[in-house]
Amino acid sequence: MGLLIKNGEIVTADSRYKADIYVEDETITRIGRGLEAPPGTEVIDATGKYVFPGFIDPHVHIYLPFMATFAKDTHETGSIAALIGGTTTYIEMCCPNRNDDALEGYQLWKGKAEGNSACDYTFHMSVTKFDDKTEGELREIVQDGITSFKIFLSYKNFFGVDDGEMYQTMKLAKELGVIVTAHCENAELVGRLQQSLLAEGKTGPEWHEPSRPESVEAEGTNRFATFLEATGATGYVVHLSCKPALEAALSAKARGVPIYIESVIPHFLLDKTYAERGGVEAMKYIMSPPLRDKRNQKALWDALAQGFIDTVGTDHCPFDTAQKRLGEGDFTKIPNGIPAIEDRVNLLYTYGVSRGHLDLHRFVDAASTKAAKLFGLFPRKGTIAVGSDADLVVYDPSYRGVISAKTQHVNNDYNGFEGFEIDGRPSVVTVRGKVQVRDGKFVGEKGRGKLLKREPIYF
Ligand SMILES: NC(=O)NCCC(=O)O
Ligand SMILES: [Zn+2]
Ligand SMILES: [Zn+2]
Repeated sequence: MGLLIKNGEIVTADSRYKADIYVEDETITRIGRGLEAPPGTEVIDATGKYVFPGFIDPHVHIYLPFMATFAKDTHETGSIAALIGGTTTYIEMCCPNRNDDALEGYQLWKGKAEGNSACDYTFHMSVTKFDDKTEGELREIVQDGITSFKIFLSYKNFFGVDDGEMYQTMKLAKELGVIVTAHCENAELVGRLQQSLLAEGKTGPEWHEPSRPESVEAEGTNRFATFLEATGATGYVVHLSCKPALEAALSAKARGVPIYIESVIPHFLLDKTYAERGGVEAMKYIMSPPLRDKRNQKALWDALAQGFIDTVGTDHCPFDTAQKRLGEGDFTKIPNGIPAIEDRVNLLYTYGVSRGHLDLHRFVDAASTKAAKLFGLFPRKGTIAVGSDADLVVYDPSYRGVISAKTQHVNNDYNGFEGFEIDGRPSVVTVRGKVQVRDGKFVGEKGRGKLLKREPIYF
């Protein structure tokens, strides 16, 4: 049975017009005015609504063993939350521990997601060590359609790589047409600063930010860019949080280094005072890089509006309040991360487009199209065109609501954006032609999501 979305205003990264969209099976087959459909076609009236391409979250954690515990979502809960918020594809960080085998790790993550995700997905493959065996396994993983790597310059004892391993990872990535994504903080400095703060009796969550100052992130970003320059690899800085790191990335870009920038929704809307509230209320807001001084938010919004920040992700990483309490009396033990997969699109639309910081097309680009282009999914994903997957978000800009943990679908007992107003939400969300969400409710097929195999890109 076909699907016809009528009378909506189609908005992509570079176009805006009123037209109907006809979908056969999983694919958009016609776009035009006054389309007729055969009997039996499911018709959705999108009058007064936008129709966006399905949104892509380029940075999430679903299965994540980390800091003596596990992130709370399953692929079922995380993907349903994603879909309710308009995200139809997510890219999960596959993060085996430094001591674990890359291929076993990949198979473990793949097995966890398979048959359980309600939306489509792929992985960034973390390279947590580099030796001959790992290199062979990485080649196999790339053959399987995973064409982006992830490296951590921080988290020394979990996932972190040293400079030699970063260099080798980039050389391999360059050869294979793989983009290298990176968490950029100087691990040595973070470790030293943490130890000296603890030695001074500074143990509360408010000391997390001072243990990872802006300069430490700027150094990591600059070093990452310098290694890209030396190896010729293409890179993508994840969750960039502050002006000095932005300047480091943009100055590399200005001298021709192929480097792209992601920032995540918490850093646009929350500042470090949230992590200074004391006790578990503060622990909820511990993530890395940390929430920053408010003045950085303007720098991020400006850079996003101008296209210097390429994408907006979430770094979705739900730990509940009991898990956050693992760091009582020692801020270095608070599991890092905050959930946002459900709220990213509505928050970016509300505080970007609706409240005047962001053009509608840049919004679509940053929340969908650019990630599709950078990670080998375009034009299958990230746009509305004949031949593209029918991942569509019929978006109601007249909806008004308030975010609350009481109504969320993410598997967590708090929401870091509790009380934030929302000026719009998806009223219908489809994944490859199937309606998965209607008016904030999941109405679809739980295991519909597919692993997206990607081709290498030689940038
Ligand atoms: N960001 C964060 O605090 N937690 C998740 C792991 C990471 O992406 O760094
Ligand atoms: Zn990170
Ligand atoms: Zn992350």
